[in-house]
Amino acid sequence: MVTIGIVGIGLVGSELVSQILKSSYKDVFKVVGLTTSQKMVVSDAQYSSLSIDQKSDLRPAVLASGVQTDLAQFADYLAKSNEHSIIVDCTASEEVANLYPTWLRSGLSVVTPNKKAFSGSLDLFKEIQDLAVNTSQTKKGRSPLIYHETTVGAGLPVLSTLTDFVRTGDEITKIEGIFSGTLSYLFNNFSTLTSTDAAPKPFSETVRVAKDLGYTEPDPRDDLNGMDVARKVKVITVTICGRLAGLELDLSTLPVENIVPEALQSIKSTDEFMAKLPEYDDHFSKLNAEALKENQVLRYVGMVDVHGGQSGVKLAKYPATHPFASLQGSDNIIKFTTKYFPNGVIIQGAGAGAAVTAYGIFTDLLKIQERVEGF
Ligand SMILES: NC(=O)C1=CN([C@@H]2O[C@H](COP(=O)(O)OP(=O)(O)OC[C@H]3O[C@@H](n4cnc5c(N)ncnc54)[C@H](OP(=O)(O)O)[C@@H]3O)[C@@H](O)[C@H]2O)C=CC1
Ligand SMILES: N[C@@H](CC=O)C(=O)O
Ligand code: NA
Repeated sequence: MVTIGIVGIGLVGSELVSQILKSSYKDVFKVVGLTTSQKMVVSDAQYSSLSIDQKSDLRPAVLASGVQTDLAQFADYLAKSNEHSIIVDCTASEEVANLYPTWLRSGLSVVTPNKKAFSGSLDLFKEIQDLAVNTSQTKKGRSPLIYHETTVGAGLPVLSTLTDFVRTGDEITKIEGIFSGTLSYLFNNFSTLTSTDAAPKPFSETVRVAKDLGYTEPDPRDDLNGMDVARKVKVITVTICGRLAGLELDLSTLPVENIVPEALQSIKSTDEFMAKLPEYDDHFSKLNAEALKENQVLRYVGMVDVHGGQSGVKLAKYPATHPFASLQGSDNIIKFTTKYFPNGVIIQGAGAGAAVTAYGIFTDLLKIQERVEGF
């Protein structure tokens, strides 16, 4: 058995609890602690599973019965379990990400969809990686582990594939694709070559739907300004750099195209941004019309150029024959070009949303449980 504490029970964290409780692993993964940013609950001294009513929302229940969130106390409680313990960070917080070294040092494994620890300084990534490999053995006779598959392409097996290329000595030259579920959904619906009688919905309305479907970051500007894709490009890059001696790619100058209209970039509240976005629908329709005139569609893409200097994220135009042009829904598409696969390996599928993200976190939990318990 493995004990689990979840920091952040918004869309993804709540869905994860629901998937665990509905699965055949509900007695293997004991959920013993939950937090919002304000309140937390932990179980008893015997680390029994929390009793969770699956019919009601988790967040209000924790807010009603919890005590003030104290992440040091939360981690301490988990670390004292006799079973191997995993802390799952389901926030988007940098402050929380900075705690991973402390958590790993106390023997806790970490699983997270939060990109912040892997898209900032390479030093933090290397410290985390080093701790996960070298920390002295803990419960069940092994070091703490860290998995973050869902930081790129949600549940799609992007980082596990990348790690396999690197570990086997294959040489990656380029990784390119559509890495944002939100931007994929927006442009797949807004910029299409298939003839429809109806004009596409206004851009702002499509952003609203993507937000309601749970694809966007808490503030959709984190998607539209290119930062979410830039973070994914950085996660991929540090994952390669962290594993290949001597490769240090400079990420400080990564070109990032921000498509948030300038006047809306510094507005403080997300609600105000959403309310003002319709004023810029004509601007996006014009961009779309320009692409259509050339028989092309708009797609927001990211590129990791391992040995050259072409890494970056931008809005680009593609003809109908290009695989990026025929993407559906919120699908991501990621193409790896390597020495062994010169024509590329393509991974494609839903890359955002609570269900697929929680699924990916669940697969990371299973990997840790298998490594810790040996089956
Ligand atoms: N949605 C998606 O499709 C995908 C999301 N992700 C990533 O998953 C993560 C979670 O996303 P999502 O569930 O949509 O986000 P939400 O905003 O729905 O939930 C975030 C949760 O984190 C809590 N939280 C925030 N800061 C802290 C803190 N300092 N201490 C403790 N708790 C905190 C919030 O508390 P409170 O309830 O009090 O606000 C909330 O419960 C993000 O990093 C996102 O990038 C990754 C892949 C896909
Ligand atoms: N906002 C992100 C969520 C996953 O990382 C996206 O749209 O891809
Ligand atoms: Na993934």
